[in-house]
Amino acid sequence: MEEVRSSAAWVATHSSHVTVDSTGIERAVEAIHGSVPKVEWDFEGIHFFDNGPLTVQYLFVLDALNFCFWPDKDLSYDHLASGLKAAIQNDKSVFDADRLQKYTGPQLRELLKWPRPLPLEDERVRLLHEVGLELERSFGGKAANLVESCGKSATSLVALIARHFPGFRDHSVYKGHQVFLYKRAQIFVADLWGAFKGQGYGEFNDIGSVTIFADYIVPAVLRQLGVLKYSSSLAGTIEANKEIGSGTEEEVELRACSIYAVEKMRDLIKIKSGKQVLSVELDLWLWSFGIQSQSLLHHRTLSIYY
Ligand SMILES: Nc1nc2c(c(CN[C@H]3C=C[C@H](O)[C@@H]3O)cn2[C@@H]2O[C@H](COP(=O)(O)O)[C@@H](O)[C@H]2O)c(=O)[nH]1
Repeated sequence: MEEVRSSAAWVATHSSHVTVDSTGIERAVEAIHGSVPKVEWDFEGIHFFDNGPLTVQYLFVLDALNFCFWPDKDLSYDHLASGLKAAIQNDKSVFDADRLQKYTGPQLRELLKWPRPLPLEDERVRLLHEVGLELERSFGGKAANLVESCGKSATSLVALIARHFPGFRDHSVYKGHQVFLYKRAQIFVADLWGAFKGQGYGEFNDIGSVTIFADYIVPAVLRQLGVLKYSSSLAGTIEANKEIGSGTEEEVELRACSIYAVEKMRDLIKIKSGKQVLSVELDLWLWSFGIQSQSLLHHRTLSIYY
């Protein structure tokens, strides 16, 4: 994850459309009195949890599909998490590796009880097949084996996922530099850590190395807090609900500057209060704040990564 941190910092210092505002960071940290409001993992009660390997399989499938809900204005992450939860409660073998390789778009819709095609449905199906095939080929069909092979290291788990599953290779090239964002791979680590409360499959000795998960909600929250500032052309594009192309400077800056800004918030909290907070905790607080806000305007990029 050092690559995520350092490449995000590179973008933030060469950025043309997004600025990380140090006064905004100071204000945001002052507003929370130097500590992060605690948000429980699964604060919405929408996830499957049985304290065993089936939960790991559920979370890996969930995070393989955890992207781009906004093109359907009625769809959100909650539908995905609770739809997959109902599916596994109904049929324990629904996410077996051999079955993952065979789902069609209409079957996935049926599983999620969603009445019309999902956004980027073909990609979602392709990614399910990829997960099923590679789990079967290299991990005995079980995401739990993937996790167990990482010796409680979040960094190793993210690297292993990126090596085996091309759909999780969330990188971009920005002004000639390769930038690593790894949103879905890192959120899988955070979901394990949150669900298993840092024990068993959720125990990672280096959880502090995980950054925030650069999606389309957190940048919008950081902007509301005054931590990110946008150029007038970027602000205009977002306010007009116009799409921003995947891999464009604007898109990479929105995501990378969010990662960098939260790392700066974390540093400032440490200086002000002596507390070592985790980016995972900051992320959950920012994200939960964002999804509860009615007026949040977020950027729109068709992407399989977030
Ligand atoms: N940074 C960050 N982004 C996150 C999450 C989660 C869900 N994690 C949950 C798991 C257990 C806890 O209960 C967590 O809350 C989803 N997303 C992203 O948000 C967007 C969906 O937005 P909307 O269309 O409004 O549903 C989309 O890009 C999705 O990938 C997170 O935690 N952090």
